[in-house]
Amino acid sequence: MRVVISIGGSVLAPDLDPERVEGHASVVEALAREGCEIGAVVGGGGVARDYIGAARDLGANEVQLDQIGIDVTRINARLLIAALGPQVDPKVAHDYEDAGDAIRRGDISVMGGVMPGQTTDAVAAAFAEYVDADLLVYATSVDGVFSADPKSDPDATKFEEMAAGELVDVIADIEMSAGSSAPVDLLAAKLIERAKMRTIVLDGTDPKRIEPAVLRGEHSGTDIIPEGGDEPTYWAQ
Ligand SMILES: Nc1ncnc2c1ncn2[C@@H]1O[C@H](COP(=O)(O)OP(=O)(O)O)[C@@H](O)[C@H]1O
Ligand SMILES: O=c1ccn([C@@H]2O[C@H](COP(=O)(O)OP(=O)(O)O)[C@@H](O)[C@H]2O)c(=O)[nH]1
Repeated sequence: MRVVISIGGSVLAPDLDPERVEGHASVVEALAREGCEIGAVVGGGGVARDYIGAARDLGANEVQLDQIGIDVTRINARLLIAALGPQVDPKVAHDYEDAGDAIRRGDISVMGGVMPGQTTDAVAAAFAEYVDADLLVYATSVDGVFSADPKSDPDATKFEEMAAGELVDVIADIEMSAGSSAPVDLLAAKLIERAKMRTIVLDGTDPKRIEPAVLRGEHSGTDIIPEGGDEPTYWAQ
């Protein structure tokens, strides 16, 4: 089974904690031991938002802010690489071809951001499509996709499952400036819809939740059901 895991900066690096990064690396390694081929995409987290906030005050434009965000995601990717064993490609992949080559060699490949105007959510979706992944997992700071932002709307309800097209509709209303927060960004939602990619959005603050989700489909987040896609297959079944 080939899986791309997007580890949001909010769960990997809300601050700099080597133990937290180690926890995520252990789960990636455990999945690799189960025979999964893995691509990981790492977000920018609190450090990216601090840099983006400071540069915005200094007058940087949104593209410049995105470039700062990309640099920080790549530093976070280096952190995850540092915590992974010899099976990881030591280079942060800057494009999908390099990442795909690493996976075909049998390495774990780690990416950060690639270009302004999007977030690492879209990188993960494009990476998953490029390598024909069986599953795309978003490990984020909230346990799935809600009808509205659960942090600001107490009446927001969680989707246990939703069609990719519905995901696009929910996400379309969320503001998109450098450093903004969404469980999955709009471009990612469109790519998931286009690729008919089986996708899970779950709370990855405890990385141990990722393993049963990948191996057995067991999680309490949101399943994004591809319209016209294949039935889900799980490695352990
Ligand atoms: N419809 C929604 N469903 C779930 N979360 C939402 C929604 N709209 C906004 N959010 C916010 O998106 C945040 C997830 O984004 P973020 O913290 O940036 O994660 P990541 O680091 O994984 O990119 C949540 O904390 C939540 O407040
Ligand atoms: O391909 C990319 C990836 C990231 N970013 C920028 O880097 C920031 C941090 O990345 P991301 O939002 O994925 O991090 P997370 O929300 O997971 O902390 C984003 O808000 C964008 O400003 C970008 O411009 N292009």
